[in-house]
Amino acid sequence: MPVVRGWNSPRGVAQAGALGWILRRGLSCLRHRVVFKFLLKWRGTEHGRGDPAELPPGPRGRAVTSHNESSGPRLIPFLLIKMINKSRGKILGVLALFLVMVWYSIYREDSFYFPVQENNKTTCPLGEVEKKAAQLIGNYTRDHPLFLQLKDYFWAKTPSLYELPYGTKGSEDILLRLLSITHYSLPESIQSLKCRRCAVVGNGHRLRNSSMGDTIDTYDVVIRLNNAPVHGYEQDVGSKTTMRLFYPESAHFDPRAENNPDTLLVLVPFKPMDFQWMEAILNDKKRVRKGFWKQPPLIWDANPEQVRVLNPYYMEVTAAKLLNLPMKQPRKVKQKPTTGLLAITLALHFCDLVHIAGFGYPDSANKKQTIHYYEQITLKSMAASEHNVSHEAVAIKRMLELGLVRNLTYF
Ligand SMILES: CC(=O)N[C@H]1[C@H]([C@H](O)[C@H](O)CO)O[C@](OP(=O)(O)OC[C@H]2O[C@@H](n3ccc(N)nc3=O)[C@H](O)[C@@H]2O)(C(=O)O)C[C@@H]1O
Ligand SMILES: CO[C@@H]1[C@H](O)[C@@H](O)[C@H](O[C@H]2[C@H](O)[C@@H](NC(C)=O)[C@H](OCc3ccccc3)O[C@@H]2CO)O[C@@H]1CO
Repeated sequence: MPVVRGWNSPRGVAQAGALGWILRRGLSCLRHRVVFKFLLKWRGTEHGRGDPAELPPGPRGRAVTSHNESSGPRLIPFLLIKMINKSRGKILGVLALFLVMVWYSIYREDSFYFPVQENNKTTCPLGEVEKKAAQLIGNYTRDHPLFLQLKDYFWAKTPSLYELPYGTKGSEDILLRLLSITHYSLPESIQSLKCRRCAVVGNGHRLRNSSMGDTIDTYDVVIRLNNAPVHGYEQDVGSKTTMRLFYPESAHFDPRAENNPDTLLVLVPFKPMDFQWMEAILNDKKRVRKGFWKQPPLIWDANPEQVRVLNPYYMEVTAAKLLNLPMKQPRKVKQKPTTGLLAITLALHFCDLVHIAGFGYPDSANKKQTIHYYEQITLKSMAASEHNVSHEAVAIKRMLELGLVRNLTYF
């Protein structure tokens, strides 16, 4: 089905809303003018001369500027008119700025200022994601499997070019053990979809009190991240989870309570120890505690059939193509993509429509703003995280500008 454009489109509706707002403000200004005219008349008939500029001088020839018995009633309309006259320039300025924003939004066809309110069930822009992603991602292809498969490690094959997190070089043995108990397929219910409409839900504070839950649940594929809870937050974030991306240190969620029975639990590997942890959990072997930057869960009640291992190819694309990071970085200045940007990249490789929600960090000067919708921590907690969130914001804005992804919350 074609994508709806113009004033019937979600953006059009939002823009019409914005223009409606401007008109309402304009009318309200006009109403005020009528009221002032009335006040002027009232002054002229009952309380003296018509023009407030001709207010009688106060005692000793000064214009009356304070309330007193005789000047008070006349002074109120006078001051009001003066105030409006004074700030008329400012009001016009704000209106002009707003009109420019609306025009820019129409011109760029983006959703910076107005989040989409699309009935995503009625539109499927088939082929658009591929076309636009190819403009942003060099050598863009949908040929790479989403998840690692045993067959790629069972027989000696050309080894991966990179070590984790961008490849599997050096991790072949542990992968043989892990992949023999996990699966690699996408569920048939997603595989068979004529149109894959995906929502990537970031963990950002913007989701709090957003009432986006029902909207998020309308997507065919909902991707969530780390230990972000659903239980108790359904109204704002929905309850459907098709995939949850996580690593051992972020696996502090109850796999059964926070997910659906068929949710894919997608391990994002950063280091060989991440494979060790997953294999030990699934085979119920002795857990290894060392080698993690935070203690991962020791008990993790998940069904191995739900577990997948993300192909590090998507981490490579995110780092190299979207953030221009070198694949081999000096030990001291390590930088890596956030799981959210990785999830968007992944979606761009298998979805026909990608909408995002809950993305966007506060300004670095904003020390008090909490960053998550579910807990009270600030940007300070990310000091050692090896992410460059402003760099990522530029990448996401480029996607929004291109219309490659749409935003359900403000960015
Ligand atoms: C202390 C720390 O290491 N924090 C990292 C946490 C932490 O490890 C987990 O929450 C587990 O507890 O994980 C990260 O991310 P985190 O789990 O906070 O959030 C998931 C993704 O949502 C997007 N996000 C989040 C908050 C916000 N205000 N704006 C956003 O855009 C980001 O894209 C983010 O990736 C991570 O994995 O990327 C990145 C964070 O740096
Ligand atoms: C997507 O990255 C995940 C998360 O967002 C990051 O914050 C986290 O960064 C940790 C980083 O991976 C650790 N580096 C190594 C090599 O393990 C770093 O280690 C410092 C450290 C070491 C020992 C004890 C405490 C801290 O710690 C970073 C977090 O502060 O990586 C996540 C993916 O694993």
